[in-house]
Amino acid sequence: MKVADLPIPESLKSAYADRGIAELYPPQAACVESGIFEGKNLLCAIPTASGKTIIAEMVMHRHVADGGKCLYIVPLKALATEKYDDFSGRGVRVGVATGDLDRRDAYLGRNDIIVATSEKVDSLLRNAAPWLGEVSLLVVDECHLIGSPDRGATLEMVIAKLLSKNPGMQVIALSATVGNPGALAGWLDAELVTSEWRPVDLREGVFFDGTIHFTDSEREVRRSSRYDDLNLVLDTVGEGGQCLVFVNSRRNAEAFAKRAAGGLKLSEEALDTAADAIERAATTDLGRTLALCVRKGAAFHHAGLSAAERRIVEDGFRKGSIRVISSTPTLAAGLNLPARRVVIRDYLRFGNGGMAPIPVGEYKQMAGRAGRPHLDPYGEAVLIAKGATACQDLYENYIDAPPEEITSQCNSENALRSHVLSLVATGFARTPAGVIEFMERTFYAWEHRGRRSTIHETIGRVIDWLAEREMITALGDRLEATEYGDLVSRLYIDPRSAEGIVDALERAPEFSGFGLLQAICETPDMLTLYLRKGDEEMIYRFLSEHEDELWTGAPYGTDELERFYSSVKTAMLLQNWSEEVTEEMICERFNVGPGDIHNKVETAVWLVHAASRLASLFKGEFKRPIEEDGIRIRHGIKKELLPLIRLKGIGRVRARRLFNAGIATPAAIREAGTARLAPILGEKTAASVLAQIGEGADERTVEEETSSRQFSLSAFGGEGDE
Ligand SMILES: Nc1ncnc2c1ncn2[C@@H]1O[C@H](COP(=O)(O)OP(=O)(O)OP(=O)(O)O)[C@@H](O)[C@H]1O
Repeated sequence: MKVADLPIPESLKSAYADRGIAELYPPQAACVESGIFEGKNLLCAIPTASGKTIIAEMVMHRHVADGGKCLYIVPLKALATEKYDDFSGRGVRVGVATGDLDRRDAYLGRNDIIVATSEKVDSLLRNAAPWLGEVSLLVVDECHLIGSPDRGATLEMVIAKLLSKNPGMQVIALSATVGNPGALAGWLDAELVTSEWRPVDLREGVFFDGTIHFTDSEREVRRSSRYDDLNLVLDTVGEGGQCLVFVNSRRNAEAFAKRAAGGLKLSEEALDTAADAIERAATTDLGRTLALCVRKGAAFHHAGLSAAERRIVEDGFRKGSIRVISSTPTLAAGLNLPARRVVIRDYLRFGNGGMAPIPVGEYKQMAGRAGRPHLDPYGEAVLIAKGATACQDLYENYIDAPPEEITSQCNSENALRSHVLSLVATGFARTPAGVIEFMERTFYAWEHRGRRSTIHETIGRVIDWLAEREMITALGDRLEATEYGDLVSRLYIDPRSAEGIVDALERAPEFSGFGLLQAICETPDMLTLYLRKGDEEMIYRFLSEHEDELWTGAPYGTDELERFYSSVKTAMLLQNWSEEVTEEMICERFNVGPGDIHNKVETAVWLVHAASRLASLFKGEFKRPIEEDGIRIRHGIKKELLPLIRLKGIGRVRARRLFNAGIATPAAIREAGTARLAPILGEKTAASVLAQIGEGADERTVEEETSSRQFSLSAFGGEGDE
């Protein structure tokens, strides 16, 4: 089937022609034949890199040409940005929504295609973004995530809400790994296209005793070191390919990259450039180790890396200079970095009950990364077996096994608490029967059709819980959100988080920054740091000096106590950050990477913002200090830098330099002038800062701006310098 014959705009056809896309791949042709251009829903369950995104893009352009609007849901922020880049520059307006979770973002509605995470779409629904009612096409990428225990319910509810809001909307769901595509297609009333076809041949095999055993062939691997995993990498690199190695922990990722660097020992200009860039920006040992590895051609990749480090590693790999990346599996879903050989070294991972095998779906996601379209002659996915029996088991359990069936995660009290509140607050349901009726439209109900389910009881318990906490009122048959409940729904926090924060605020005798931090760190919305050996002493010592600043006391019971200490430890990290402790010191003290600090700070900023809104309902006098602390946490600054940080181009480092030079306010900056500022800030930043505060402007204007508009806390928006 030719692209030229498809009912899509000419501009898109020529964009594809420029990229050499003239003929549809067979599964893409099957999707067209299933009726996607006639408005039929589709579940496209075909392998990685077989052209799913392009199928969705073509239908999106058809909708836009007909005056429609498209929403493209992805699981991760990083993927949203990637898809935004993919779809941009082809004659349609593209927007990406990944920002704050309690905003309506009305401007987004001006776009034809909006890319967003499921959480962001849920929050937009709660905040009644009007353009959601205009969505004519919904694309759900990686739709198997409906089965994810922590985020699946949100994705499912978002689909159900959008379908109920826009009954005529077309839905296209995409996935490479659904075990029960028929069920999902049934729920979505969708045509189903499945296929094993891939643009690059994928060979899956198990390495054992010096040989990779594929289904119908074998390949000997030269033994150049005593480590099997390294031999597998050197073998591919020796033939001009690249490798991805999946391991089960950060420490293993780092250790393997070091081993690979020692084995590769490359020396190339492109590698030196990448290593120099990492080294220059590195503030921690992690960054310095990464630079050492990259210089020799290897890298590691995990959530502890800073965004800049990650970018350099990904670019270096895409351009072919970095030959091997060792990565933790959680990153497999987010990385679009195909490689000739993918080594799944660790198929056991530490979970709740000890070491457990990874799911088949996860293996398939990782294996699917093998083979770069147009670049590699084939792709290889290799598991490493410890013995002959393990070799057989790995074949049966992974290579020949279908991915797991996905099941709905909606019948969980924790998930329903938040979703029932939002159904009531946004008017999707006004009675208990209305909630049940809405839930009848979910995948859960479809899976349980004709069978007894317990969801009615769960809904009943959740309604009682919300009513007891005064988030909803249940008068007679009528459910209504209270002002408090409505706020919690819009803030997009777990109702249990709201309860914890409000309790803490009400108990607090006076405001304390650490009390606030510990209260937000105790909520289920904060992923707290693990406790490690030796942490107790640090935490005890801290608590002995700061216990009276806490808004809650230490609980009884071992589990509760452990959670409490984790929350204190996490709050300590955040406090260190807002006391301007260096990144290097924080990383060392808390055994984390710069990426972890960033993630904790991001969540804390969101929760502190929620706390300030809750304070305006329940503890007005705390609102202002909470807002101020929110700014301090966002930027990692002491209070004295607040007047400086709100200038564009000034982050924690430059603000501190200015302050230490005796320049502590915008007025002092103006007075200092270019001559004093340039050596501290550099000429460009000095000029920009002076322009912002109106050098040469008359006194009144500057004073006006200082006291109100530009420098008010609510208008805060300074940009960092790191
Ligand atoms: N019909 C085609 N002819 C040639 N190249 C194509 C065709 N369709 C897609 N491609 C190219 O193949 C690559 C993979 O396509 P695409 O990103 O659409 O796959 P995908 O299935 O969405 O991948 P993933 O599973 O990683 O999300 C892209 O580089 C794309 O430009």
